Amino acid sequence: VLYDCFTGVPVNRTLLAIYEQRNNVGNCTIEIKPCNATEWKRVDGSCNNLKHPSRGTHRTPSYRVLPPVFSVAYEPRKAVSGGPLPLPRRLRTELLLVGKASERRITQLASYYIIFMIADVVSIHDVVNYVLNITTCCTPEGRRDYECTPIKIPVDDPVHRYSGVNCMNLTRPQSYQTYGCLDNGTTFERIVFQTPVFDLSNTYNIMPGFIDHLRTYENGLMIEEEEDGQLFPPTDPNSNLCILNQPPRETRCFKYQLNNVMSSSTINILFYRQHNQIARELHRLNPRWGDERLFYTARDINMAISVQIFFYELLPILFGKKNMIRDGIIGHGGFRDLYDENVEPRMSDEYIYGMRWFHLIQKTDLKLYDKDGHYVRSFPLVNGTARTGFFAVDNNMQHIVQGSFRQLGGRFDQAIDYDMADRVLGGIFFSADVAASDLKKGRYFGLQPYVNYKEFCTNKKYTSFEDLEDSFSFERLDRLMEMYKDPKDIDLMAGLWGENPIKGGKIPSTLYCLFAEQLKRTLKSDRHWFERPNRPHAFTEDQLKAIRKVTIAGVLCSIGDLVSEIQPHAFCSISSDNPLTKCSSSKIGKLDLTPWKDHSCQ
Ligand code: HEM
Repeated sequence: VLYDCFTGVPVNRTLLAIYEQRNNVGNCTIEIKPCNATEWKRVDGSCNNLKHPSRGTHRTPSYRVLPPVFSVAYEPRKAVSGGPLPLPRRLRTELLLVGKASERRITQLASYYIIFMIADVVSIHDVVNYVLNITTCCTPEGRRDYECTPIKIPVDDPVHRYSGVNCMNLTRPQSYQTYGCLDNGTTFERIVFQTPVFDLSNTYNIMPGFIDHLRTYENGLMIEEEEDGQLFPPTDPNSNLCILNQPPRETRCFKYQLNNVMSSSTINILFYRQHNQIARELHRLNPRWGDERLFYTARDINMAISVQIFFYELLPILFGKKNMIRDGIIGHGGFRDLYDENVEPRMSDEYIYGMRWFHLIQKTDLKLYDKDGHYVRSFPLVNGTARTGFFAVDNNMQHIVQGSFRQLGGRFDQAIDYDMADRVLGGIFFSADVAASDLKKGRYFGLQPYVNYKEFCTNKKYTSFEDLEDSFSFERLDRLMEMYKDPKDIDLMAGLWGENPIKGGKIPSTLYCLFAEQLKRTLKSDRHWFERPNRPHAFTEDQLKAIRKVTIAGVLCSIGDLVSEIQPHAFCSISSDNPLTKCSSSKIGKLDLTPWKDHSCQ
């Protein structure tokens, strides 16, 4: 059945004729084979919700915590005074400090994992658009292009008054309107080419039919390529995405989404390899299982591990474990079933957008270490985006993995690393400022002012700057008052940049609230959620226990490049409480697949 991606209902003849006329049937519709309530979680995300089979696939429209606000013609909202809001670049340079500081107890691996988990639910199409397709936004031609919305640099900019740069290339976020799936002049609706549930969308490539290019169809395995003794997902010789590759040595480029920010790609490669490791062990335990069963069981375990680590190991460090238990984001162990078929699987714009806040904690001077823990050299992370060839040369994959759990992460504060602030796209553009872009995009997404989200979270009204005194230090609030005339003007991201962290956690309280809203909805809306005892092919109690034991340290020991020792809590820094420990130790949470031994086979 052909479904309309936006409305989620089967396409009728009239609509189909319109799409055919516009030549965009492929963009606006998705073909779905009839659902079977007992089948595995499909790779393309369809049939997650049996009432609405296309919800959960790529191009499922996002959810909005608060309705969007725009000015006329869906242009960014104006200030309360009716004038324009302050320039994003001005806000970035005035509100954020620039520099480097380390977080004492958290490793770089934490930021690697967060970006890996956000890349599971949001695609990089907007970046690809302004990096590869429309690069002329700062030229006279670009000024006439509707798609362009470059970042203007004030003449007294602290950095660019010396460089002469007065503009940074940027395009509008793409929408259902961009692809002709909604008429122009209707409310902006962002399009996302990733499934809105945690399902390792990049590892298994969720685009229709794509998985066929990744599976061997033998013993549940995915295609791997060996280079210099290391295993990688297959390379695509025709891909033009890896523009930072340094030929002739760096030639690898994966198929689409796997070429991402270096930190996210690193974890993706590990989970790709982990699939095969699981499939091989399942095959050893159950030699009679066929390819299909081995593939889907290995994938199911792989997905469950990725989510278990995210929810139960990483997020408690950032959100505060007590907060998460109180709000029902995590349970106490054992099964949980919160599924509600009336809640559709969708990601909120606010969740995806809020994740950009983590740009502040991203340290960019990667410290590379060898397998024996010796420091090798430093590498600028921003020079590694979509530079997939880099992993396969000079033992770089090994050195990145080894460094990820040894190096301290960036501090959770109001400062941004200077490479993120002015050189985030490495050598692709002379200068690019991710935080200014974050601010600007919030306005194009139609996100409401910060205080409205705060009101949503606390049920209190915030009509004056004084009302915000409990949520900001005096200095941070003072900066906001310098930049904005009215609290209703404050952009969501600008508010988050300065807001005090939630008690017991490390992220701003309004951000916590928006994340909690999404994650609770995920628990209700994902029919295949790994903790459910009633989902198709649900884990047994022993299997779930085995999943719960796996930690990121265990994953790195199993499939990381020559990792032989690691601290048991690898998102936390090495210390006397958390010392480097041999991978063979029982303190390292590795996966034990014996609960999957199928005794009926004997
Ligand atoms: C914890 C680490 C990080 C997280 C959680 C994160 C999260 C995000 C999110 C959610 C987006 C928005 C995607 C979208 O809405 O389409 C984004 C955009 C972006 N990120 Fe990150 N990111 C992280 C680290 C990095 C790093 C290390 C780089 C560069 C090396 C980077 C560069 C970018 C760029 C260039 C954009 C696009 C900005 C735009 O077009 O508006 N990010 N990131």
